[in-house]
Amino acid sequence: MPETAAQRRTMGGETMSATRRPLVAGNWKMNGFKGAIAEFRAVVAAVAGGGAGHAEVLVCPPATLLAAFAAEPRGAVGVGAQDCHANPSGAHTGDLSAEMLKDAGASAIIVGHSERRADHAETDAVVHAKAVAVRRAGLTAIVCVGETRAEREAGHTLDVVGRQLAGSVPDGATAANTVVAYEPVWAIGTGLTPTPADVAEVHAMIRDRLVARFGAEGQGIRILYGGSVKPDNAAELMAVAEVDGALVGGASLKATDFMAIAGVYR
Ligand SMILES: O=C[C@H](O)COP(=O)(O)O
Repeated sequence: MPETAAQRRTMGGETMSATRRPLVAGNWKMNGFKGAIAEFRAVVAAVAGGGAGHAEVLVCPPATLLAAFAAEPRGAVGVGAQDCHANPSGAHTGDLSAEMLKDAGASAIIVGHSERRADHAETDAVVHAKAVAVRRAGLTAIVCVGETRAEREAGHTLDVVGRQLAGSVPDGATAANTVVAYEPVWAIGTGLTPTPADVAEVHAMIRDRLVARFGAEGQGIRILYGGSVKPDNAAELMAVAEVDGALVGGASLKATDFMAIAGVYR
């Protein structure tokens, strides 16, 4: 029987997490005009100055800003997209393919964010198809999963997240082509966060499922926490076992706040 994440931790799991480079990703959602490039430049400057320590930093602006951000001198700071269509091209008015986003400069694409699942009725099958498209384009898919408040209160968190994980992450996932983001829906934009113990329980389950399905690659896939990550709670949340970084919404819009979060890894 494969060992559990909890067992691995007691067997020296620190060395395993040390092999995964933390990722701090900012999801700007539907926010930002051209002038917001000043915030992006401030992030780039802070990262160049060592402000993110050993963490990788990614900014996912709205698609309207993606190419401009990508064209900036930006050192090691990555630029990502927030969604894509599953097809490479075609008659899909208003949509953008993973290939087009790559052409604009994206290195990663968020898929299955709960706001997409809710606003656009995206199912696990749709998210799965988008993750396949991201891989087809040679980019990294940041696959989001997370339970609603009602699902948590009913005690269904692990079932719901496990089902989303199984349905949304395609076969062949590797540490290079996949990142998982656990984002409890009730924690997004609310200022509420799960307890570290609750985060640990979900991340351990995700790790176990990834290892069971993908073996050594499953050990390398990063699992981010997202949902009201702020400068004042980042250290506690990022210290939880199997938390390999953060997917930051509101606090990513201000470079000082975003870098205060990334600064946990200095
Ligand atoms: O993608 C980011 C998450 O939805 C978190 O958003 P938030 O940090 O504003 O709660």
